Amino acid sequence: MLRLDFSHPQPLFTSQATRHIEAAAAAALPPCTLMERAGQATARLAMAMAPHARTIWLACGSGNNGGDGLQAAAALRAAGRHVVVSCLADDAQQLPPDARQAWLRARHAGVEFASQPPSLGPQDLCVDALLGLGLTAHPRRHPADARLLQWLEALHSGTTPVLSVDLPSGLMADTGQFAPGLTPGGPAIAARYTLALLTLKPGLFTAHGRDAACCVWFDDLGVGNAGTSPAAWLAGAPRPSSRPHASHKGSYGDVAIIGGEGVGPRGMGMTGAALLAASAALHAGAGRVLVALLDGVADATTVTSVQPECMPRRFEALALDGGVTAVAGCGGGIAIAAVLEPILLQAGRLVLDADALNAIATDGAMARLLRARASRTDRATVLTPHPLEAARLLGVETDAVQADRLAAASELAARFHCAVVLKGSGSVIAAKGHTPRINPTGNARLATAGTGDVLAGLLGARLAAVPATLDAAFEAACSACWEHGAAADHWPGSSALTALKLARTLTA
Ligand SMILES: NC(=O)C1=CN([C@@H]2O[C@H](COP(=O)(O)OP(=O)(O)OC[C@H]3O[C@@H](n4cnc5c(N)ncnc54)[C@H](O)[C@@H]3O)[C@@H](O)[C@H]2O)[C@@H](O)CC1
Ligand SMILES: Nc1ncnc2c1ncn2[C@@H]1O[C@H](COP(=O)(O)OP(=O)(O)O)[C@@H](O)[C@H]1O
Ligand SMILES: [K+]
Repeated sequence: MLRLDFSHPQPLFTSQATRHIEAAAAAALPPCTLMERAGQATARLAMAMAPHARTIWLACGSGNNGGDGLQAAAALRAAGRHVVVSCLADDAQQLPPDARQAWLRARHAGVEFASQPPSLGPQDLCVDALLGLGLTAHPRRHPADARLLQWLEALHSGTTPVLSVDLPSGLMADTGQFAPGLTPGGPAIAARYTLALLTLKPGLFTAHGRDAACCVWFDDLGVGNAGTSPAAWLAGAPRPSSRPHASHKGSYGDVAIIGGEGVGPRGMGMTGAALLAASAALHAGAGRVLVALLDGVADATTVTSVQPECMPRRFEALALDGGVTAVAGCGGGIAIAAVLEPILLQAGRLVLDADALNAIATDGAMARLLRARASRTDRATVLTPHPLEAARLLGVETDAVQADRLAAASELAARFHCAVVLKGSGSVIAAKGHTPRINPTGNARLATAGTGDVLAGLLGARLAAVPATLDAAFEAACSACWEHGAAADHWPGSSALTALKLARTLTA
């Protein structure tokens, strides 16, 4: 059993793949072995989480997730703990075979069964074994058992810590969305832990998964997953970069930031977005940072007063075909559309963010130019949409993107022949020929204006230092997401996280 610390990559398996792994393992083992191991692991972690618990309440469903809970109850009772089980199955006959054995075992161990949660305090522990991998969005038995909803609410809103078995009940393993009708009413109050069993599932790490699962532990139940392809990887820390002594600024590439519409055209200035990206690219180690503000009136001091190391340029003065890495769109407003064509045609390495993405979503000719870049061997492109921008590019609603973030990122990557970063909680990085990755770093302190521009600039710096290939662009995007999130994770609690400060903490 291990607690995930996000330093190493971890394979993530869908519910279907997990079922295959489970079936293959179960066929080679005596009956009930996996469930007994799951129960033992749950009991061990429960005792470590709440060593002083007077009572451990186990809410058990009527499937095998409930069976794991019942096995854990028997093991906890055998270890001398006071345990109370509430089970949605009224008798053993309502349970699948392994869970039926677990029920009998819990009964024989003298576990107390109660139809309502016992009285609990903050030092006690709840074990959530109501729903696991078998959760379906549209179950045959509908509406759900009223006790299920009641117990979910008790688990969610109480002050007692909760250990979820395999998955937080109600969360769908493949997507990190809650099943209809099972979305919690608000943020949980008490500490939460999740013990993933057999495999780690993508839904634990993206969309609502991070909030629902909180601190994730993993036990593979002694079963390997060799031979089964993961649906995604949880990204690991990038290798620390090293700069050869005999290097110079030309070794790290030029990054050109193109964006920052002025107040003039529409009364909505977004110069700051481009400056944030520029500052990020500079701090992240780009050799030189050029800034082309799409603001008819801005003069050089607009750039240099924020960051004197950056070089202001008129757009026409950028040698886009001269090996520069372009980061286009940050605060580009409608002005970016007018310069997008030469950017798409000429830039070797290219990051498209924000308004550049919106322009492509509404202009078929630009979308075609974007796709055509893939036919060149000296082109690498990364799109960095947030969910709304992704929805515009795909021509769907934002909810549809969020409903399956892995699928949405992969679809964008396939449609536009690019590497894609679908931002948000658990950013997904996708590119054709690569298993998608979910970025584990970052937190909600990043939910503030301008942090996406910082990511775009940082990514520009990473892209500028690698060959112009899709594979290198995918790895650069994974590294940039990891570093961006890690900077937020190491942020001092006493200091506000703002985008410019974030940019200035980045390092080469
Ligand atoms: N069979 C075994 O030996 C093992 C089982 N394991 C456990 O078994 C779990 C999977 O068990 P199951 O396949 O039985 O499934 P679950 O126990 O996760 O869920 C099935 C139950 O949930 C109900 N349900 C499904 N969707 C619902 C919804 N939307 N609203 C209300 N009720 C809903 C079903 O009616 C059924 O009673 C894993 O998550 C894991 O905890 C693992 O420990 C590995 C070993
Ligand atoms: N809750 C969160 N957890 C992790 N990362 C987050 C969270 N909220 C925002 N972020 C990250 O912050 C950045 C915000 O980008 P974006 O939405 O484009 O903002 P802006 O356009 O204002 O810069 C993205 O990298 C996103 O992944
Ligand atoms: K559960």
